[in-house]
Amino acid sequence: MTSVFIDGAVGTTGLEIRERLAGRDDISIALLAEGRRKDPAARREALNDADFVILCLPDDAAREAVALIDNPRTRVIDASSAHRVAAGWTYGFPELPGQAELVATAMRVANPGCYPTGFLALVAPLVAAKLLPADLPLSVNATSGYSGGGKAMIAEFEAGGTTTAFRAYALGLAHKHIAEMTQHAGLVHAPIFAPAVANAYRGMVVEVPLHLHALPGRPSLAAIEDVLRAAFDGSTLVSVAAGDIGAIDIEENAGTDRLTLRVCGNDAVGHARLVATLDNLGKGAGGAAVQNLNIMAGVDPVAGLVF
Ligand SMILES: NC(=O)C1=CN([C@@H]2O[C@H](COP(=O)(O)OP(=O)(O)OC[C@H]3O[C@@H](n4cnc5c(N)ncnc54)[C@H](OP(=O)(O)O)[C@@H]3O)[C@@H](O)[C@H]2O)C=CC1
Ligand SMILES: CC(=O)N[C@@H](CCC(=O)OP(=O)(O)O)C(=O)O
Repeated sequence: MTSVFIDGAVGTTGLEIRERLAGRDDISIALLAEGRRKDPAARREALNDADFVILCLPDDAAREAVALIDNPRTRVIDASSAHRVAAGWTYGFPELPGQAELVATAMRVANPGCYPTGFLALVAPLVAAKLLPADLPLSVNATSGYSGGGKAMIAEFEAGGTTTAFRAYALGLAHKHIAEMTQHAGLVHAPIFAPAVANAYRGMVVEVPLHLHALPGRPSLAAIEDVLRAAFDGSTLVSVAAGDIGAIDIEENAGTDRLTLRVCGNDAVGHARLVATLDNLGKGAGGAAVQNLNIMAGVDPVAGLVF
């Protein structure tokens, strides 16, 4: 039996992870009672008792949790953005080349951000295959369900704090996900990241527009799609669907741990739209954490996941 302590277990991501682990007979979940869940002494004890801890906390609390671990045995999966480009941490995106092997033996795994999960799946294989030069200036436009902002944003949207249908944000172009997108895609320049939140609970569309004329060899849509298909061949959670589709809904993969990629566009005009859909709480957070836990524990990588 593998013991797993979830720090932040009553938050949005924590609850999603608990749902995915419920009923597993290979895992015992440790939780702190309501009155003790923010008590550093109680957390220290729980963090050091467990085989695995999953941090579903704001960044500062995640850093604090890691500092409270004083044994060499407890393995950590951090869902926050505290350690995604930090030395000594493995980036928990097992579908990227070589990452599954690294995750399997890692002591410290940083779960990818929800937006970077879509962006990296679309872009990293194309940079690796040199279809996109590493120094290409890229943009990423994305829309998330409001659960992406955790309990505070859920309350804002559900308790009447806002009635907006769509809100563009991070207009200062310094969103915390930019560093991991740049680093893990192997890009020289940070992409312009234009996120938005929609009045839908969960789900996400992440899009990267491309001018095909600006690329070496002026690749076709089919050539780009071929590279993505080869990169995710055999993957259970990540798939490439046909791009000749009229519209894509934010709900496409809501409630699942799937990530769907499409190469849409117009070959004659020379414009492409690379589009990813996922659930910010699925492959974007809780699903990815459970997938990484499975890989680290050496069990079926997709046990407990919805696909
Ligand atoms: N929501 C999403 O789609 C995604 C979230 N993430 C990341 O996952 C992490 C958790 O996010 P999310 O679940 O949305 O956030 P929530 O705000 O919904 O939950 C965070 C939880 O952490 C608790 N908490 C805060 N400080 C402490 C502390 N010092 N000790 C113990 N518990 C503490 C909060 O307590 P209280 O209930 O009292 O507020 C809350 O229950 C964040 O880093 C987020 O960026 C990553 C990918 C996607
Ligand atoms: C809609 C919304 O506000 N989304 C969050 C991202 C949620 C997420 O991915 O959390 P991490 O930062 O831990 O990756 C944001 O843009 O900050």
